[in-house]
Amino acid sequence: MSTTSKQTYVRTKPHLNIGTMGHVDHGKTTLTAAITKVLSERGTGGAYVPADRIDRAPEEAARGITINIAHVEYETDTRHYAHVDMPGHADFIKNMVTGAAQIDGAILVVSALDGVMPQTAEHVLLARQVGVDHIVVALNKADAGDPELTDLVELEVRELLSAHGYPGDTTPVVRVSGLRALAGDPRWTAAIEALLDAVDIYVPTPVRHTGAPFLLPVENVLTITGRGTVVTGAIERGTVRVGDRVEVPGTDVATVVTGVETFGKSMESAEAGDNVALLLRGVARDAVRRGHVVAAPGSVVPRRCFTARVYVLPAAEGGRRTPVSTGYRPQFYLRTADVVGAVDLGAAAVARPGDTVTMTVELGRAVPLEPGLGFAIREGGRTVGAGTVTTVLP
Ligand SMILES: Nc1nc2c(ncn2[C@@H]2O[C@H](COP(=O)(O)OP(=O)(O)OP(=O)(O)O)[C@@H](O)[C@H]2O)c(=O)[nH]1
Ligand SMILES: [Mg+2]
Repeated sequence: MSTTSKQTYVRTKPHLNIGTMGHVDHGKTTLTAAITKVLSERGTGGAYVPADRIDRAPEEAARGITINIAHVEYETDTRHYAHVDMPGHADFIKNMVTGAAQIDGAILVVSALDGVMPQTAEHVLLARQVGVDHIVVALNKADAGDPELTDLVELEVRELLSAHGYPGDTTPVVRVSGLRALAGDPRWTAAIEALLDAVDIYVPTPVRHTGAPFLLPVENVLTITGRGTVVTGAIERGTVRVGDRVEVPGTDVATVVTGVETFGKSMESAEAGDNVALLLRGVARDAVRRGHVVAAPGSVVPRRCFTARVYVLPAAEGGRRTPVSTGYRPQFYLRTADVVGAVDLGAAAVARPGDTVTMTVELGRAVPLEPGLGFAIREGGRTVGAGTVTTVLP
């Protein structure tokens, strides 16, 4: 949010959130920059964002805040995209498991020179766990790869996808060179266009819950000098417009939205799926944190206890080797919140890796809960379980 008057975002196309994933150095950021360059030159919408601004936007450095999720926007002929490029593996995991990224589809970047690497596999597994149903593959660095080796890498990626329950045989795999496309090489510019066509066609437009009461999981909070406190994130459901009353359940914040923006453009009305910044009237910077939600008044009550169905990941999927038992206290990632919780397995008392069990959880602090809410369980830096809330307890 800047202090000057600005452009307005006019919604003419469906909006989708997508993200790049893949092993370190396989070219995610270069590819992201190349996409913005090719599309800005095509003129459908969105500006070119160079790679060094994606990895670390200058305003983040200037404000001294940690924004570990970088969004860029662009438009194809049929869609408006917000594209998230996670700067590192740890940030990727955190944003994916907390649902902060809220992506509708992913571009899996695999270097044609190196093939499937450990983080390639880990990201595919995680995408499956958090419910990303559509993946398009960019076989990057195809400019430098031997075509026959690239064929082998393609087979390897298709197998990886199939092994994790994706349709590996029919997933679009496009050979690209982010680097050469950035240099304006027509062959590779065309390859970026082909990749975007694949995304347009293969990733369906999600159904948005625009009729439900407004809810925004808070991803970041920042202060704009002279204007006040701004919260950012992707709207989970409902719509919001300037003048709407909102609250932050679990705090005494009840206020009015005085500004709604997306990518620096003001919006009349934002809806489920949109990545927004909301300016909140008269709210102190430290009154709102990542993990809170901003919601329509009275629509959400934070709670500490719930029952859930939980899949305890086996070691082969990155999970534990040993069973968990009643009294286990891992971290629960619910929306953008990260909270410790105590597990009660009832009569079963233990759950082995690979089991799907019912458990009762008592969180260390209250967060908004509802049946159907998905969450991840993490311990010592890895995901050990994935679950869904079945009942919220009083
Ligand atoms: N030959 C070739 N090199 C590339 C291509 N794309 C990226 N590179 C190089 O690969 C290196 C890594 O590129 P990045 O875009 O930073 O990779 P990344 O996946 O974002 O890396 P992390 O964010 O650190 O995980 C850089 O030196 C790039 O110049 C490509 O299409 N062809
Ligand atoms: Mg990068």
